[in-house]
Amino acid sequence: MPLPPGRPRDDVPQPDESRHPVPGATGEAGEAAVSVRGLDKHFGDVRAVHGMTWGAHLGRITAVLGPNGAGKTTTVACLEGLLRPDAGEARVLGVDPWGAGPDHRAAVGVMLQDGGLSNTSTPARLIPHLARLYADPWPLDDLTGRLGIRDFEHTSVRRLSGGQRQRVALAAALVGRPRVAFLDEPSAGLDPHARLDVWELVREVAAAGACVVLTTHSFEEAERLADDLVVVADGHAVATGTVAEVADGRGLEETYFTLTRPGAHHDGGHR
Ligand SMILES: Nc1ncnc2c1ncn2[C@@H]1O[C@H](COP(=O)(O)OP(=O)(O)OP(=O)(O)O)[C@@H](O)[C@H]1O
Repeated sequence: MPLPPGRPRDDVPQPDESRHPVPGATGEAGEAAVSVRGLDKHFGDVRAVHGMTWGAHLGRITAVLGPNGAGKTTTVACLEGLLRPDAGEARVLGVDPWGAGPDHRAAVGVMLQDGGLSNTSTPARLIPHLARLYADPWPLDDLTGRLGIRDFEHTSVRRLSGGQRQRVALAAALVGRPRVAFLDEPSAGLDPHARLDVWELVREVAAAGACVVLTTHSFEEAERLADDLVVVADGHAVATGTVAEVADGRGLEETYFTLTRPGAHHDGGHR
């Protein structure tokens, strides 16, 4: 069953949707549904993010790739409003996510790496509870059926396998049919069937007009799922564009290793 068409929300600023399809995440911050520009974030002496600039668009899937510790999660946390940048700008649907109000948050779906789910709850209690927070949630039977959650819906989150927990976390992120979805490694640890189910769902969410931003370490996921890529190293974007633009005729894997190898010279910006 296809994703029920998203209802335009008049409670949050609507960016220009006439940009679909767009040539890629070009970092044209003013035109993107999600953007960071010159973002800096330190944790004590650790410079996690430095001069991060890229954009992502409605109706498209943008994959953020980069080595461990490159600054992906920190950047996305700034976009989710969970961290306050030290400098630079983060914008989601035209709004600064830090301190944004409930209307904005209702339009943004978040899937965190550790799930962020209540351990004592069960999927059968948790997902309907979350659905009640939204005016126009995804029909629950469809969502839980598509993600195979019904098979374990009465098991407490604590006892779920890693892959089962991932699926519940994804359902929690998507149940409000967000305009923007941030998915942190959505298919990590999933078996091949579950991964295909997740990819199909994520494609439908974008096809219905949402902006999907996901982090991944999988070249296969980036190439098969994403429209646009952001390659991050040492706290900033070292390449942005469509998958074909970033791969640049050499294959994504080779380009990635060239761009992100330790000690590679990064000039702090875009292709
Ligand atoms: N709360 C924190 N306190 C201290 N350092 C942090 C904190 N969060 C992140 N860092 C550091 O910031 C840097 C960037 O981390 P981040 O989690 O953004 O990387 P990442 O690209 O998401 O990595 P991974 O692929 O491993 O998830 C790392 O050096 C990390 O140790």
